[in-house]
Amino acid sequence: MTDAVRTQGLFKRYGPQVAVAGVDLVVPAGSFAGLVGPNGAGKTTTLSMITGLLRPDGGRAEVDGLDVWRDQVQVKARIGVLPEGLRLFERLSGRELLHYSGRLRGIPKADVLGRAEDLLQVMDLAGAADKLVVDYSTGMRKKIGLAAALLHNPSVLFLDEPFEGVDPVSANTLTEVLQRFTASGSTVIFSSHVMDLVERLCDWVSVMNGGHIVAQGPLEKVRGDRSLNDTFLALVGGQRDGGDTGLTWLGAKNLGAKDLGAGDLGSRNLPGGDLGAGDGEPK
Ligand SMILES: Nc1ncnc2c1ncn2[C@@H]1O[C@H](COP(=O)(O)OP(=O)(O)OP(=O)(O)O)[C@@H](O)[C@H]1O
Repeated sequence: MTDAVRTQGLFKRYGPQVAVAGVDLVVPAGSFAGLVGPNGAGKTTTLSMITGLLRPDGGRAEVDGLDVWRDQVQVKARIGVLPEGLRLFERLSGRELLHYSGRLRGIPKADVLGRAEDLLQVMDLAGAADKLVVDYSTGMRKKIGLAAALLHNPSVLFLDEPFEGVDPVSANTLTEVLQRFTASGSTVIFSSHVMDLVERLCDWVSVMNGGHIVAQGPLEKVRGDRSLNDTFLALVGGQRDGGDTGLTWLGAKNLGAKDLGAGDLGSRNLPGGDLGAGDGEPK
């Protein structure tokens, strides 16, 4: 089976800063794939290049075997994208936004109307369908953005931190929609910092650090007999011994009077404000 996504030596620099340093990303078709990595690892830059939003300086990217930059129209017809910092048409209502997105995609009007109502129902947005998008909450914006990205029934869905700022109920709704989507053979690739979520949802994971892929494959293989979080910390060098952080001053105001010296205490703004008898001892 063709891979849903395959990149070779994908490269991008911003001035002296190499953001993506030759990435070979692979996502098999039908996967629920997670792209994880610390802040600044290059996840957004990589996804932007694969979805045709940002031109690479080097390398190539394919979606369903089609070259993203050579076969732009075919690729765009096959993908749905929920980018980071999504900009929406704020002065349309949620329903109008879906109608507009569907018509832009060239879907016949009758189909657009039906699909839009289905998506509004599933996303629990039917009650807010006539509200302007500018008045939507963060979670509602994510949901209407996802609905717009799904309307044309894409083959591959790219989501940049789709669960950020989303409450647990809405996150559950998004999860159910995405699981239904992949169960029908379509592919989801999403970036996230929430390891528990990636571990729970994904069957494929790619780990980025410093503009490189440092691990990639089926979830069980990548994490081995550890949790994904432990594997991630080991891979990106995040394991600390819990020792000297150089922040000895942090929290010092919570020390008792004996530790601080009586003269220190009066001028400090202690949590709770009142130590009681004035002897500095907790009651
Ligand atoms: N438009 C830009 N101009 C200059 N540098 C940029 C730009 N966009 C990204 N970078 C740099 O490229 C590197 C990768 O950024 P990117 O946003 O792809 O990382 P990320 O993995 O998505 O991070 P995060 O998890 O924080 O969203 C970072 O060092 C970032 O500062």
